[in-house]
Amino acid sequence: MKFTHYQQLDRMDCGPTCLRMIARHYGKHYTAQTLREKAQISREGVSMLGIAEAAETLGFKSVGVRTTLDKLIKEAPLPCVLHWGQNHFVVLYAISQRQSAFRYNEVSRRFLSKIWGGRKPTVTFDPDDDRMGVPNEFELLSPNLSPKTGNRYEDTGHRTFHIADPSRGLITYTSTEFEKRWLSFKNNGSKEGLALLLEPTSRFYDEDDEKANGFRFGQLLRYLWGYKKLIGQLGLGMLAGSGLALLMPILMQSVVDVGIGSQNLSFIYLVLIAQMILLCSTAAVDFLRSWILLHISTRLNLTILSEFLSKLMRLPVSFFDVKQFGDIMQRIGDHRRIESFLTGQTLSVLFSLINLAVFGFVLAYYHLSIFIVATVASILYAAWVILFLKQRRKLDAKRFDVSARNQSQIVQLIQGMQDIKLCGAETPKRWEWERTQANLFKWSVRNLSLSQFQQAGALLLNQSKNIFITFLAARAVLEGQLTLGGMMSVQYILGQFNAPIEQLISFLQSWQDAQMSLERLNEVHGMVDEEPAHQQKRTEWDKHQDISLSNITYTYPGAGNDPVLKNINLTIPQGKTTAIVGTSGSGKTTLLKLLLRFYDPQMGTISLKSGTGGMLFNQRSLDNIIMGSAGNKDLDFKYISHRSWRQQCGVVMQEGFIFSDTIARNIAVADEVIDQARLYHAAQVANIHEFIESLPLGYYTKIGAEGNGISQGQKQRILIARSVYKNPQLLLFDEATNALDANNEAVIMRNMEEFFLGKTVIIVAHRLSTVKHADQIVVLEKGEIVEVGTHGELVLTKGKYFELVSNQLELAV
Ligand SMILES: Nc1ncnc2c1ncn2[C@@H]1O[C@H](COP(=O)(O)OP(=O)(O)OP(=O)(O)O)[C@@H](O)[C@H]1O
Repeated sequence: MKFTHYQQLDRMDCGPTCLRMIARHYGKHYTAQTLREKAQISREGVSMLGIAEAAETLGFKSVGVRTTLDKLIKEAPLPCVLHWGQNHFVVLYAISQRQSAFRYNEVSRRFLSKIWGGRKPTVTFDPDDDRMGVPNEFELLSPNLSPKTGNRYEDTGHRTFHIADPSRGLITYTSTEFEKRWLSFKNNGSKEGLALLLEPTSRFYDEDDEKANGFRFGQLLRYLWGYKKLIGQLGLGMLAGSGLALLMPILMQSVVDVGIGSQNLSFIYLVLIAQMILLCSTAAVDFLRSWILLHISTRLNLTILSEFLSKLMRLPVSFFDVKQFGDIMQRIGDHRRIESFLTGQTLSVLFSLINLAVFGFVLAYYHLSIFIVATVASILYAAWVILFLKQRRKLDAKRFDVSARNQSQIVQLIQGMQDIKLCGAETPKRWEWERTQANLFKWSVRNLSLSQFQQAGALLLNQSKNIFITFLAARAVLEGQLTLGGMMSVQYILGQFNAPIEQLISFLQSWQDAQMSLERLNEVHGMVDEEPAHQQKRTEWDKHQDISLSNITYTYPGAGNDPVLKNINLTIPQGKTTAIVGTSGSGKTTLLKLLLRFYDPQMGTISLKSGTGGMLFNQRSLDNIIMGSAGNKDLDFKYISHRSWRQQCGVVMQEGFIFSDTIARNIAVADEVIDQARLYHAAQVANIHEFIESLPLGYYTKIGAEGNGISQGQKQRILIARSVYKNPQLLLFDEATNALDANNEAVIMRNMEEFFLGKTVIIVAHRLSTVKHADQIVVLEKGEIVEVGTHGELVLTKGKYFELVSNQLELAV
């Protein structure tokens, strides 16, 4: 049985893809995304533990082992997952061995049944009976056969290891190559490697799998359907073009046969004029065709790209946590391919088919055997090209992988230039980049040599066909079956015949490219939105309610990760200021991110407390739908629209982003028309108005990546101004003032006092001056709340807060 190989869709996808292949091998289909989620993929990929956990949820029994090669060969049930080259996962699905004797197994049984015409052998074969010899037969140890039943490995060293590499395809390795890649540990002098052994349990077969997420051509046609009128016009143009092309050989023949034959120069003039008119008409039709195609393709490109971008924007933040920048950029490149397939290929292939039929018909009319030769040669030509498609697919996937890495690296090099210089790491970083370039070059060369080989073969086939047909035509002229003009027409038709075939073939290649691109895009389009359209969520609620966190536990995706927040129970009173303090890494930012609904806690609920505010009248009916009550319960966060919730939050995060735009646009990010009074007020509260006014272009000075540089403190003040401009009910500040001098901070805190009135404020800070006036201070330690109280209360308790304050928060101030 052939082992099904799946290509990994992203650079970090090898683990889930291995599992996908193994599940497929046992007859179940799962999408890459499902397995990624189950394996808790993070930006660094998955661990073996992650794959094991995902496998267990699918119904496999899994054991991770560190073992020697000998033990792997003797005892491992295949297929199994191997840790490869220290940074990759592959599937070992079979081990084959050069045999000196014939053994009865799946392969031999099929071999025998072929010999006996499918009849069952009447002789019983003993697996250990070596008498019936088929020398040098490669025995493939079927993965379904237990290694203990009849397969012997120990006698020779000529083993071949069959590996399904998610990034490269099905590959075979010799023992030496295999050992080099797999064995990575030393234990008591013997070398060991890591393997994950998997065996399906009955639960695996009981679980429902997912439908194959294959190529959906209809999905592509849906894009074209919007342009049906233009495509109709295009079709008419194509028909007209084919009709005109049909006239050309007839005219050519009449020049020779009638014009030259009867020595009638005026007739030749006439025909040449007709040919000129024909040429002009064909050029005009071609021009119109290209124009319509261009028109459709630009619009189509915009449609599919904007659909992708809006899908990206609907995805949860956690998606961007695990996706590499390069992978996303590459997917944008994928759209170009789909667009070029749809416009450049699908439509012109229609044209080619019409032309092929027309010219085929005319050729058959002129000379049947020439037509048959041309057809057979064309089929051979097409078969030759198709032969290379699989190899092309592999190369393409590899190139995607390397160019995604290249993209990420370039962005990192540019963004991290300062630190590269500070660390004096210019040379190693350049070498790293050059290695990727060399790799990219290697794959491009392989791709090029493959297409050169393919083209050379195609050219040979084509030219041989032309020579043979010239011979046939010449003979037909000599034998009087064809006129000289007829021969010239045949030559002309042959020239025209090739173009549609080439187009058909490039359609196949482009179909293949589009198929792969679509698979990668489908994957993004198939992900669940942060707010699925079918789920009714509240967009309005009473803004004056306490926020309650009960039993919140959160763990970042990634197998083996410990919870970052454990059993958090907390009430954040509305209209008051809550400060969160704690040592670095204690989970403060994560708590804010949960409140901002970037992630959903695995356990516990965050809700708005009922009774702490009035219910809006127009929301009552929706409450009844959602909560099945008169709205008298706490409002769980999961019933609130993510987007609407964030609209109510003013946030300054540690890694807040400054867009490459004017200062005004950076403060009023979401407003199309900026409210000047609010803008000035926000800048004044953030104590940055004077600085902005001192700039020659004031609020219209460009900052960010493509504009003026600003200091860290100025950046923080602009971010604060952004949240003040928004004027929300809930404010969340994560180390919002840590880059500011004490003077500036004091001014801002004073300005903020008035702004904070009646608003719920959550401040994460290390500085005492920022937190000491808070109504409630929460102390986090290793993801748990250890103390809650006011500054005075907590100092008196002399607990963790006191310790923090004495060590970090400048108690002396
Ligand atoms: N995206 C992520 N994926 C995995 N782990 C993460 C991620 N972000 C944070 N962590 C981990 O979660 C823990 C808590 O991080 P968090 O940023 O919440 O701490 P913090 O208290 O805000 O720290 P600091 O005061 O230094 O900002 C850390 O151990 C960190 O390594």
